[in-house]
Amino acid sequence: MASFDVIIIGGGPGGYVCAIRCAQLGLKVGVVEGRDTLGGTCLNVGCIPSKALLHATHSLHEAEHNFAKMGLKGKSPSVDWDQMKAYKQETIDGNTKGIEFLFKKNKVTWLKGWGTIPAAGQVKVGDEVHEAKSIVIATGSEPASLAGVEVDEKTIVTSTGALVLNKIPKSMVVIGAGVIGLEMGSVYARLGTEVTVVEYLDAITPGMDAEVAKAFQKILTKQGIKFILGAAVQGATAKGGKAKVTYKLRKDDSEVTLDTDCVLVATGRKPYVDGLGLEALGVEMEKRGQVKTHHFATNIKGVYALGDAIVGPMLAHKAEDEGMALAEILAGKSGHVNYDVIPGVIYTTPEVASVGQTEEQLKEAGRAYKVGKFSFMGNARAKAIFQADGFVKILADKDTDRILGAHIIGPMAGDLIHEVCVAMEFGASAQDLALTCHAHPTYSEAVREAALACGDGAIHA
Ligand SMILES: Cc1cc2nc3c(=O)[nH]c(=O)nc-3n(C[C@H](O)[C@H](O)[C@H](O)COP(=O)(O)OP(=O)(O)OC[C@H]3O[C@@H](n4cnc5c(N)ncnc54)[C@H](O)[C@@H]3O)c2cc1C
Ligand SMILES: NC(=O)c1ccc[n+]([C@@H]2O[C@H](COP(=O)([O-])OP(=O)(O)OC[C@H]3O[C@@H](n4cnc5c(N)ncnc54)[C@H](O)[C@@H]3O)[C@@H](O)[C@H]2O)c1
Repeated sequence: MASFDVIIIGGGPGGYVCAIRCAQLGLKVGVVEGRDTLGGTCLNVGCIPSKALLHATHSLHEAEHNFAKMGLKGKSPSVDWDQMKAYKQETIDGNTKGIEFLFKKNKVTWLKGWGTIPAAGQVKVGDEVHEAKSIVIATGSEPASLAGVEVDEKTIVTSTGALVLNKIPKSMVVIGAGVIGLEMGSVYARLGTEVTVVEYLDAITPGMDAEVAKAFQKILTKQGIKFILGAAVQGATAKGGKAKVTYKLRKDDSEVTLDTDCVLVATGRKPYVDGLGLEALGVEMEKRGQVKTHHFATNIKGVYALGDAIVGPMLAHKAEDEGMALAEILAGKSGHVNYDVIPGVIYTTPEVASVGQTEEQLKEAGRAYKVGKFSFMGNARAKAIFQADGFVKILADKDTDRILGAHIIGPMAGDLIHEVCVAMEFGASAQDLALTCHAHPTYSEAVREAALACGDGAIHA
C-alpha cells in the first residue's frame, strides 16, 4: 500500500496533464491506467492515429491530384496499407512513450491496472489499496452504441476498428456526419473507398456555423463523399464480410437499405465510468451518464472528475485545460477554464476550425453583431496550394466591435484559429486584429482581412 496526495484514475490527456501539473506543484501523484500504454483514447485510438492517417492520405491526394500541376510528373504512389498502419502505430508509440518519459521526469507513479474507489480516500488497483487525499476520475469515454447496430469491429466498426481495418474496403457507409465520421470518411475516400455518410439531421456537423457547414459539405461532396441527410439509421447487420444498413428518411418515413463492405458507426461517445464503484460510493451522476461536478468536485468530499467523463465538449484540449486547472486547485491555488474560448477543429482538407459563438447562436440570443468575411480566393498562399475554396468569418459585437466568434474553413484553419482565441482571451476587438501587422504571404493574412471586413473593408476582396 502506498500513500499519495493525489491519485488520478485514467492516463488520457485529462489525467496525465493533471498529474504532471500536480507534480510540478509539489504534490505526490499516482496515475492508475489499465491500458498497456499511457495517453488514453487520444493518443492510442483517437486524435493521434486519426491525424496520422489523415496526413498520409492527404499526401496521397496531393500526389494524385496536384503534383502534375506543379510539374512533378511520374507514377503516383501506390498504397501499402500495412505500411501506412505501421507508420500510424509508430506515431502512436512515439507519443505514448513520451508521456511515460514525462512521468519519470516529473516523478509521477504509474499504478498499472484498472482502478476502483472502494471508499473516499482509497483507490484499489488489483489486490492493492492505495490511500490518497484527493482522487480524480479521468476515465474518459467510449463509443456510444446505436440500437439495431451490432458492432463486431471488423465489418461494422467504431472509430477504433476503423483505424485498423484488415484491408481498404471498396465501399463504406458512415453513420453520423460528425467529426469522427467526416475525418475517417475522408481517410477512406482518399484511399479509393466509395464513402456514403448517412446523417439524421438535415445538415452535417451539428452545432457548427451553418454557412461553414454548408460550404464544408459542398467541398466534401466534390471530393467524392456522398451524403444522405435527414435519414435515421434503423439498423445494420453483417454477414460474410458484407453489411446492410437500413435507414428511414425523416421527410416521408420511407425505408432504404444499403449494401456495403464496411459500416463505421460514428454517432457520438459516452462517458466511461464502468467498474469504478461510483454507485456504491454515492457519486451523483448527470442524466446523460457524466459524473456530476461543480468546479471539478463531485458530491463526495475529496473525489473530483474531469475530461470526457464530465459535461462539456469531448475534446482532448478541454480535458487538458481541466487537468491543469484542477491541479492548481488541489495545490491550493486558483484554477480556471474559460469554456467560452475552446476551439474546435476538424482535420480534413480543408481544415475547419471554430471558436466562440456561431451566427445562429447570436441570432437566437438577440445580440446585435456584424460579420467580417474573407475568402481564401484573395489569399496568395491558399491559391498556390489549390486550397482557395474556403473562407474566414469573424463575428463581432455591432457596437463595441468585440470579437464574439470566428469560423474558418481553409488551409491550416486549426492553427489559424488560435490568434483569434488569444484575441478573445484578451477581450480584443476586430480592429485590434485588423491593426496587427501580419506577415506576407501567409494564410493568417486571411484572418486579418476578415477582421478588416468587420470595419471599413478587406483590401484583397
Ligand atoms: C477517433 C477519435 C479522434 C479524435 N480526435 C480528436 C482530435 O483531433 N482532437 C481532440 O481534441 N479530440 C479528439 N478526440 C477526442 C479525445 O480523444 C478525447 O476528448 C480525449 O481523449 C478525452 O481525454 P480524457 O483524459 O478525458 O479521457 P481518455 O483519453 O478517454 O482517457 C481515459 C483513460 O482512462 C483509462 N481508464 C478508464 N477507466 C479506468 C479504470 N477504472 N482504471 C484505470 N484506467 C482507466 C482508459 O483506459 C483511458 O486510457 C478524438 C476521439 C476519437 C475517438
Ligand atoms: N477533431 C476533433 O476534435 C475530434 C475528432 C474526432 C472525435 N472527436 C470527438 O469525439 C466525439 C464523438 O464524435 P462523433 O463524430 O462520433 O460524434 P458527433 O456527436 O460529432 O456526431 C454524431 C453524429 O451522428 C448523428 N446521428 C446520431 N444518431 C444517428 C442515427 N441513428 N442515424 C444517423 N445519424 C445519427 C448525429 O446527428 C451527429 O451528427 C465528439 O464529441 C468529438 O468532439 C473530436
